[in-house]
Amino acid sequence: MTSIVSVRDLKKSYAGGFEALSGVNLEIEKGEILALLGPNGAGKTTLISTICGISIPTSGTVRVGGHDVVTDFRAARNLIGLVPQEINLEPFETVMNTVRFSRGLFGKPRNDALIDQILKDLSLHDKRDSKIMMLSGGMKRRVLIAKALSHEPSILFLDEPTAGVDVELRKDMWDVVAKLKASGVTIILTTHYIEEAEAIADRVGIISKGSILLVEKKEDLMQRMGKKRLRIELSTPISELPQELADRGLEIAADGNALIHDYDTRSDRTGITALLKDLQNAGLKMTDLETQQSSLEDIFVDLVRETS
Ligand SMILES: Nc1ncnc2c1ncn2[C@@H]1O[C@H](COP(=O)(O)OP(=O)(O)OP(=O)(O)O)[C@@H](O)[C@H]1O
Repeated sequence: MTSIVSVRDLKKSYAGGFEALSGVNLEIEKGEILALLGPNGAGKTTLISTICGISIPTSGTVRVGGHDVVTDFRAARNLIGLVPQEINLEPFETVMNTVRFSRGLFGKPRNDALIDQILKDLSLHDKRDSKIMMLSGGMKRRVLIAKALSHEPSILFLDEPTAGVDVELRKDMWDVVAKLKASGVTIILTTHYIEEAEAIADRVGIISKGSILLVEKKEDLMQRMGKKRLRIELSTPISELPQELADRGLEIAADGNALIHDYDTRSDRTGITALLKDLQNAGLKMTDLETQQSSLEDIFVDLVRETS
């Protein structure tokens, strides 16, 4: 694994003593899309701001492309594009000038062909000469992305890029993110939308109360999502499993009135048909069937609840 961002024992307390990050360790791989999920106030924005060198750590270190974000701020920051949560644009400026100016701030030579291409990719090209104040909220969000990309960063941070945007724009943004990934850009995004993490992330990190609870490959989480639980209500309670059902990995519910079968919805065979046949052969009568799915949302809610 090649880490492009390395966060070690990072703590951040704000003036007044509130600890927003309490010892975060995180390695971000070059070229991956990492989604950071967490409830309001979990510390997502603080973490991003600290990695970007905007907020100074209380202790611990952050290295970006091998550069310490505090002692080697310029070199680290040059590698980073940041799309902030808040829209902070100059209303009387045109789209083109806004993006051009951002590039200039990084000391890069003017390159209008590149900016034209960025605007095209973000479906903003026809607005290049429009004043910011003439744009819709969604278009302003696209301008924020264009600004962040103007100096050709190799790491892009998107802080809740799709908060309050419509479904179509959200889909457009996902397309832009996929295209950037294909060009080798590492992308870190924060989101409240679990389906967004499911749609585009390679790995998912869950953050709560200033700590990272887990960082896992999305497929592994999806695997957990694929787990389903079948509950078979019985007409007569049982205390032990009949011989016919001994090898099926079943559990008897605490009251003896039901059998519990956990299975993977993604496998070709769930074993349910055979199980029901064996149930009949064992002379057990069922009165009801119920299935429950554990989703990424369940995992998320459980994890976050455990830490509260
Ligand atoms: N400048 C600040 N001074 C004091 N406390 C702050 C400051 N900025 C953030 N906090 C606190 O730090 C905690 C983490 O905030 P942060 O904005 O990082 O959370 P978040 O996960 O991004 O939340 P959201 O999803 O609501 O954007 C919150 O309790 C917040 O009130």
